[in-house]
Amino acid sequence: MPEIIHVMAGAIADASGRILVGKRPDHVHQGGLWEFPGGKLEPGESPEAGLARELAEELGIQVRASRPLIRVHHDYGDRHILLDVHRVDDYAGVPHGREGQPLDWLAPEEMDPAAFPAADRPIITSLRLPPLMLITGEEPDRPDAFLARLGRALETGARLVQLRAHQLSANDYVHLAQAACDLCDRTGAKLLLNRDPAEVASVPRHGLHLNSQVLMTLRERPGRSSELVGASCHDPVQLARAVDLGLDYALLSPVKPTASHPETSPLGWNTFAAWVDLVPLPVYALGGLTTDDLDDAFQHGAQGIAAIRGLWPAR
Ligand SMILES: Nc1nc2c([nH]c(=O)n2[C@H]2C[C@H](O)[C@@H](COP(=O)(O)OP(=O)(O)OP(=O)(O)O)O2)c(=O)[nH]1
Repeated sequence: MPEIIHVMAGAIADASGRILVGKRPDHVHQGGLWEFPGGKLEPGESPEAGLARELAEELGIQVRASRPLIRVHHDYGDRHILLDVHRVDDYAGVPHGREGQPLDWLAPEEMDPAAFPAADRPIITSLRLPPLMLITGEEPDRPDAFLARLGRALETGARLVQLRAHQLSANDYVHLAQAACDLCDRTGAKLLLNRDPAEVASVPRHGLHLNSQVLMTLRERPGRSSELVGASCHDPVQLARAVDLGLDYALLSPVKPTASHPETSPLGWNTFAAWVDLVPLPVYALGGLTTDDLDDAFQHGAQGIAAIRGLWPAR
């Protein structure tokens, strides 16, 4: 097993959500590419201390508040790195390139993955995804009441919605999805359709969500290359399949006991963290969680939480 080089990097956000990137010098590893500022952790140093030291050395800023964003293992052939990225939302000082490196502020949507090292792809996806995914788990017995409820969730900040309505006929699902996509477009939220990709081929959407059975039967990534595609996973084999298919994100469940699956034993946060660490993907924690669990989720390597009961507004 080659030595793993632990690299700390900061995703430093400004008030409008743009992220600071720096250009790596031409002569170093991955030279000439844009990076998230940071560098190697020193022996005996905690991740937070290493991040603070690197950002002070490279940018002249003092980190005040940060939290884990994503950990990416990547094998470059000549070296294996663990890129441990923390999101920095508060700092003192004005960032400037203390080593002469050019800097820029980019919205995550503007980042061209080809201009960054290969290890950075999941970081860019992670920056484009919000910390909460709303799953519309209760069956829409009355579409207008369901859409009004979705509208309230969007008004109160939902940014990513998975439309899950397995009891509906294909035709009713398509109609509901069209109306839901209109609502999401009005607030800039993204709509993921949890349905057989063939049934929703021409339905407007921002992505597809696959269940674990469909995930394990597919041989290639479905959908358009420009849309988000993710899957529900319950074990490391399914997570590995999501990576092999080139999906953008995964859900891993159940983290805690849930009323909907009382027979399934929960993973708990430590197993969740150990499994998530193996996959270079943003992974949402699911199962018995609410926004009160968000900090635990971040500390255990999650992109955030996905929830039905915990996020659907009251009727
Ligand atoms: N900081 C940073 N490093 C990255 C990113 N993506 C990526 O593959 N890397 C790789 C490139 C390098 O192999 C390694 C970072 O090492 P580095 O050379 O910048 O570390 P350092 O600042 O401690 O410098 P030194 O000790 O080598 O002088 O991580 C990224 O977004 N940010």
